[in-house]
Amino acid sequence: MTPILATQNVRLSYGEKEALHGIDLNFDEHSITALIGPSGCGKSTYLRCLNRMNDLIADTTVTGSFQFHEQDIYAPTTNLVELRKQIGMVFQQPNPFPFSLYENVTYGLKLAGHNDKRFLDEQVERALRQAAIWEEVKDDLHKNAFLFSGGQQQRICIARLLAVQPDIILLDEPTSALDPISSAQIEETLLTLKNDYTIIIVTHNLQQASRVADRTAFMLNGDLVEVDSTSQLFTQPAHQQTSDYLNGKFG
Ligand SMILES: Nc1ncnc2c1ncn2[C@@H]1O[C@H](COP(=O)(O)OP(=O)(O)OP(=O)(O)O)[C@@H](O)[C@H]1O
Repeated sequence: MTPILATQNVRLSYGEKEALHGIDLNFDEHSITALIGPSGCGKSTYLRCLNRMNDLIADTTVTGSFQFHEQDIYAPTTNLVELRKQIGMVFQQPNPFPFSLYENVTYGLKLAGHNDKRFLDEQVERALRQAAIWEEVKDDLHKNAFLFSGGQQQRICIARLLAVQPDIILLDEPTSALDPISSAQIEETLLTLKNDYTIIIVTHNLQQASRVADRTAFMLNGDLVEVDSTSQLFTQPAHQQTSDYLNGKFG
């Protein structure tokens, strides 16, 4: 299978300091890949490279190859708004806009010029259903998004991404600020979403990686140590460092 996203020899420096030392990772369509590793190993940095969020951080240098379908993500002609629509990101802290739920979910569609109320209503329902939150919020579409629980806000943020039909969803520790029930709901949502989307998730929670991910990549000190099917990596890792990390010897 041709990967939807292929990265080779990814290096990133913050000023003089190289934080990623040449990462090769490919992602198959409609799969979930977890990035794991101790704090500071470069998981979030790598994730942010994939939709050029690191462009927003001053004095960063990125090199390597990033092929998304046939597109070079770092080509000078890349339209960043379009790229981040196709490769959307969900952050650790839910970050809804300070408007109603409906305005949040329709935000990207309106920016793209869609104003037909019936179309917008349909897309809101589709996105909220896909984010597994429709039944909970369908009577509160015009309530301010801040007034929902943290777990609901996170699923509203996922719905906001889904409204513009991305290909890839990047999630940076999406449940670490949430209670166990909300976290479980997000995990269930991700498992449903992988039928239609490609998902890459950074997580500190090894059980979460083992529950949701088809493949898991273990990173250490800016290097990719290994990537394999989640079951293989968790039961028979190829490297001692991976085994030590999984067994809690460091991290
Ligand atoms: N904006 C920044 N400026 C300078 N250095 C940074 C910046 N962001 C991250 N770093 C450094 O890059 C390295 C990788 O950080 P990164 O946040 O990607 O790791 P991580 O594995 O995601 O960590 P965590 O699990 O704690 O979120 C670390 O040494 C970190 O201090």
